[in-house]
Amino acid sequence: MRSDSLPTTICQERKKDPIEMFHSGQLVKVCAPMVRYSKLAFRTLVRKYSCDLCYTPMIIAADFVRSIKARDSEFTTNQGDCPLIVQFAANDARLLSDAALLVCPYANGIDINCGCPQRWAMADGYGACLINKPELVHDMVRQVRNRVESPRFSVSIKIRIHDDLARTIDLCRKAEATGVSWITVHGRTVEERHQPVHYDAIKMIKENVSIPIVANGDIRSLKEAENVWQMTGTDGVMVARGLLANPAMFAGYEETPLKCIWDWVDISLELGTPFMCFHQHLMYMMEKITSRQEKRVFNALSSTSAVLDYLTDHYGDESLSKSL
Ligand SMILES: Cc1cc2nc3c(=O)[nH]c(=O)nc-3n(C[C@H](O)[C@H](O)[C@H](O)COP(=O)(O)O)c2cc1C
Repeated sequence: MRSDSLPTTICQERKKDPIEMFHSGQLVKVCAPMVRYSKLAFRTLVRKYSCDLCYTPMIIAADFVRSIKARDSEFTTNQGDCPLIVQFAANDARLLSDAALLVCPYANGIDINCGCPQRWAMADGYGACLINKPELVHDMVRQVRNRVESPRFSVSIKIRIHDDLARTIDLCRKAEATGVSWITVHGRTVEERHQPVHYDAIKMIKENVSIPIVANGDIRSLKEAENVWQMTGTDGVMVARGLLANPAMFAGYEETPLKCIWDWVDISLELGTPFMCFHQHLMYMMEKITSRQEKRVFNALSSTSAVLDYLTDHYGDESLSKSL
């Protein structure tokens, strides 16, 4: 677990309590947990562009507790990285609460992944299979609550919906009674991949609980975020792929501005981002603004210096673009 400055001090920003944010009546804009992508450098970038709350990628709680190596590679943070939620994949209350104790000085809360539909996760008892195990979710939330002293430390869940929405509503009511701080709903069933998001189901869930609900799925612009927020009556929206394509989305940009691309370069170089991650994010961000031919060249680049040369040649001097 690397913490790039102030490892033991709870940062000032952490006073920005996500629970208070959700009760403010304002749209809370959330960057989703994304394996490989929602790491410190990317979180730093989206925060610069009006993102209110960030999640780490999903971390397997058992590995995190067992191995220092896993902790060092899976979780890096710094003083400006807040408010922050650490998402865990877990199927055991004791292990999850051990993991929560390890991260609680550095984060505002933890989230339990109850939505990952991948076969390996479900086979190990993680992810979306938890929407069918409300008692296990209850035990995990209770143990974290009992062992982490701070009442402000949030425990949230991120779910998919059932075919039978009554079951999802039942799950959410039980989670609320257990002390879950808020629930993020990806409005698709476990089987659904590209089908339209069931925003009506998210609205129905919101109408049946009192805790904050965050709507997730297929939101690609600030305008869409505001529409979904209003349509569902929820307290916030969470975005994954829309932010990969355009990290400045929450600030109202329709396409990734050049400034954001150069900000990514600065931030990732400063924080020491591995080349693969640095390059992959740029490929996502430049998807819409490059031709097929340009993509072929850009995607084949294999060093940071080659990428920097390419960007300078095609998008001008960094200092010039910063003034745009
Ligand atoms: C690259 C990638 C990685 C993801 N990793 C996670 C994860 O670690 N935990 C999780 O709960 N969901 C994960 N998801 C799902 C997203 O958080 C989100 O629920 C889903 O993509 C729908 O939102 P979107 O339409 O805004 O992309 C991931 C999605 C993508 C595209």
